[in-house]
Amino acid sequence: MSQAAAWEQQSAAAAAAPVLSAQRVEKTYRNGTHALDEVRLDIGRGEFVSLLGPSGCGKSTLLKMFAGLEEPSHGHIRWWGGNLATVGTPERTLAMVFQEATLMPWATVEQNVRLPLDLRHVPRAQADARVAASLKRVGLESFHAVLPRELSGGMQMRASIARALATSPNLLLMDEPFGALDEFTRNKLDADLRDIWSRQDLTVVFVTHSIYEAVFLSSRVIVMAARPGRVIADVAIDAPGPRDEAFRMSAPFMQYCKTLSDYLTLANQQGDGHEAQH
Ligand SMILES: Nc1ncnc2c1ncn2[C@@H]1O[C@H](COP(=O)(O)OP(=O)(O)OP(=O)(O)O)[C@@H](O)[C@H]1O
Repeated sequence: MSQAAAWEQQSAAAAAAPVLSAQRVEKTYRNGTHALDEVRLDIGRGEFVSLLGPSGCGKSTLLKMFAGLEEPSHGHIRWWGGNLATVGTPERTLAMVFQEATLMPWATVEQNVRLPLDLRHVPRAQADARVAASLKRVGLESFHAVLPRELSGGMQMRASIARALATSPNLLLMDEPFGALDEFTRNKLDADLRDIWSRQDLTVVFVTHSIYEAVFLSSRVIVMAARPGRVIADVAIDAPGPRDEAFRMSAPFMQYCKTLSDYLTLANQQGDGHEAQH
């Protein structure tokens, strides 16, 4: 086989591979906490997957592994079919958004959003265009020159999302980004995030405690139980219409919430059971 044919075969295989794959992943922290047990999960291109579960079930641990910030004790994580070293090319870029906006307090919104591009030495004109487009996408274009402390919590989180989007990620990992916001702001940001996701080639993994948020946003919800953390349900949210206020009031929405609520009850019972054995 020629070199070109081999490359073609390799890239076709990568395109077919899941964006993320957790293969029998276990995590035991140094203090002995068994945070995850045999997690198997494939996430395909373009999915919006939420990780839902009680406190301590390992959602953040799994997300950190997906970001390459933690290593499994056993098992493997695969990104587009490869290891972490293969991440970072233009087609395989990941970005993470944390619960705190983590903005530099002394820098303007624009400077904050520009930071990851400066770190990657993106040429000035290209960076200007990307920063402007990202700020526009989150509705902060007229706030580019202000400092983070002049923004509300919701707007700070928008800036944090703009900073992630500026890197043109193919995979966006979000750890309960709207958990600290009031319900109205959270609903608005959820709707905007869903809109951003639907307009581009983006795979999202989103950690949340909220059943309502998970159903509103996701194409698929993974329910986890604690002690040790594991997947107990994988629920497709098959609601093809627009995700808007009417959807929040609809019968299918309520039905999905009920289904997830039942699984969460099970997750809590199983977690308590495990804890009782210790
Ligand atoms: N660095 C660490 N060292 C030791 N134990 C840890 C560490 N990070 C997390 N843990 C423990 O691992 C378990 C899973 O934690 P993790 O934060 O992943 O859960 P979570 O589902 O995201 O929780 P929450 O919803 O409360 O954020 C918990 O028991 C937690 O105390």
